[in-house]
Amino acid sequence: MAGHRYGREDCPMKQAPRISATPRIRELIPLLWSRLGNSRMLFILAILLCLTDMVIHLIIPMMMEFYFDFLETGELVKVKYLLIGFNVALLALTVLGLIGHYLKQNQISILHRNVALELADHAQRLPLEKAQASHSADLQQRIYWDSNKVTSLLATIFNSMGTQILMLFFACIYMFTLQWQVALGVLLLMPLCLLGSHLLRNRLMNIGKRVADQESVMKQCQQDALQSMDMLRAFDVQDWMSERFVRERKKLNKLYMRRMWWQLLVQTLSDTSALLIAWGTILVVAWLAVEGKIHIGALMAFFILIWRVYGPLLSLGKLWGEIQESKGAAIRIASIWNAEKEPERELDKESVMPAAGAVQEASLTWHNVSFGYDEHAGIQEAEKQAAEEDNTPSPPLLDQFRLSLKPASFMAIVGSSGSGKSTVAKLGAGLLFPASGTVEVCGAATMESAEQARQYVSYVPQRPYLYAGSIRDNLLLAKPEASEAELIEAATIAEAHTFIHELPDGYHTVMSEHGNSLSGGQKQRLAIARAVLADRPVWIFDEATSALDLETERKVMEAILKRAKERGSAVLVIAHRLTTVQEADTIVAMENGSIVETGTHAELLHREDGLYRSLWRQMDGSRETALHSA
Ligand SMILES: Nc1ncnc2c1ncn2[C@@H]1O[C@H](COP(=O)(O)OP(=O)(O)OP(=O)(O)O)[C@@H](O)[C@H]1O
Repeated sequence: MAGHRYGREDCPMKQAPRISATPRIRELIPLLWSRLGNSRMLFILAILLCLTDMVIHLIIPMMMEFYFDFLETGELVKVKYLLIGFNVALLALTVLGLIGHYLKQNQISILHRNVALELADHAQRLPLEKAQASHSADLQQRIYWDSNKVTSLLATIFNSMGTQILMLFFACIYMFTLQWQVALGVLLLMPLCLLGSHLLRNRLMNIGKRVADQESVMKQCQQDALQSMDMLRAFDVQDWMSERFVRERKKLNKLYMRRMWWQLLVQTLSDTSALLIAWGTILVVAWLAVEGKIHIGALMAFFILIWRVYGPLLSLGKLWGEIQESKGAAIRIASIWNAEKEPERELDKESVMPAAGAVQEASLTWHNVSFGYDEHAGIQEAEKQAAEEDNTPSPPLLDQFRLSLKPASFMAIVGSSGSGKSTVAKLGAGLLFPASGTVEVCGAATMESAEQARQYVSYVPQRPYLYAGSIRDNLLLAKPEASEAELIEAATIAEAHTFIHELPDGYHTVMSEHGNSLSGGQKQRLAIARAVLADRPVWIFDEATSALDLETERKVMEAILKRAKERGSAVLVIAHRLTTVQEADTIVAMENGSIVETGTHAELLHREDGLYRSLWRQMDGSRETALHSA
């Protein structure tokens, strides 16, 4: 986890893993069982009803034994009753079996929903840098598809394998009643059928994991291609993307083929052993019948029973192999399940006071904060790193960083690209967490409860996200109970009201995915309006007006500062365009993760060889050049 590589040992984000990194069946079953919740009894009922399949298969040899014995002794009335009883029982068992399969499928769907929801929730609570370093398509694959494979284990083990094992058990008992020596022979040879899949279990698990990994890569390709259509066309590189797709697909096909070979090998081993046992038994009982050691009914029952043994033996070999493959998917979901979550504490909603006016000290402080990004933060990367046991710590970006945003003040952070400004802002917004030191928002430490600290901050990032839906819904996200007047006021402060009003459906205009139907500046203004509506005591704007023209930016900043002053809010602005921040009470200039200068615009401009002065000159110079060339 980022930052924690060189940080505190007692970090509240650390938590015991829920399952081992390579989960065993005996860990997975209780875990899945507990996720069935109230459906457990119904699941048991479903499994019991599904056993009717087995009962049907077992009563056939019984019926045959009686049928031939009655025929031999000429008891035709008994034959008639036997046939009627058998057909009625068959019909009833079939209906019960259908109900059982329906119920079982239903409970497995509920289980999958529960597990996928839990994983999705866990993924949402991953520390930001971990979540952002993981490809969303990969997370989706783990949350939805891999969890599906894992949850189906419960049905495979309890229903499919359980039925086959019981069928074997009863068939063997029945055989024992007919001829115990033959039955014992069959029983002793049975493990041979599982030997192949047992010996190859690690290979099957690894290939299952590699197939799931590569399927995830394919989905990532698909998603990248769909989300970057404009870039692909602009650079005329659709072929490059297609080639990438074909390349990855070929790798996937190779893995599918490899998996098929291992499956075939396992299948062939269990088929051959089962066949040898079946034919061996048939030959032995036929010889016993010729010798007169068993009667005709027993012979017929044996002939049918042996296929009741052969079928389950075949299935068990195959199912055991499938289970090993599902364990590969379990490794992938364990990576999410076991990942550290960001700090959280139950919020006492009554005591939280997010509104700016209600907070005494709208302040933000970074106390001796150290922080560094982890190169292996992503779920996939972390998996690879764990496999390679590479624990080289990443160097910290911020070291003993100290800064304080005073109540009701306006502070700006400037500096060259990559100097750490956004990182400082994200730490302040409770989105990233220090490895050592603390960040306090209005007195609440982010490490102790991120959710609580975030209640005090309105954060507008460089690239705001707009959800599919209406403009109104997107704004109300920040304050669902806001009145129409509040909504319009916030949009007016952000200089968004006029353009929203001019749209055909005004505030009800439905945006396309990611708000692609709007300009960059319009999206930024909506994000600012959302933050204004949230009305929190601390406002952080990270390059939030970079896409606006100078005049609009000036108006927005003026309105925001006026509003902040009225509400006593503290404002932190990060900007490359220095005109945005020249009115700030304090300007902080950063370089390589450290503060190199602090002062007002006038003070910093007077510093010879100062960073701010040099940045201002660069900006002014380019403006002058532009004016001259115009
Ligand atoms: N999620 C991340 N994972 C790994 N490294 C990151 C991540 N985000 C930022 N960095 C690295 O941290 C350093 C500081 O990044 P940051 O975004 O804080 O800089 P910045 O000053 O805001 O830059 P800019 O002005 O270009 O937005 C950069 O070297 C960047 O590559």
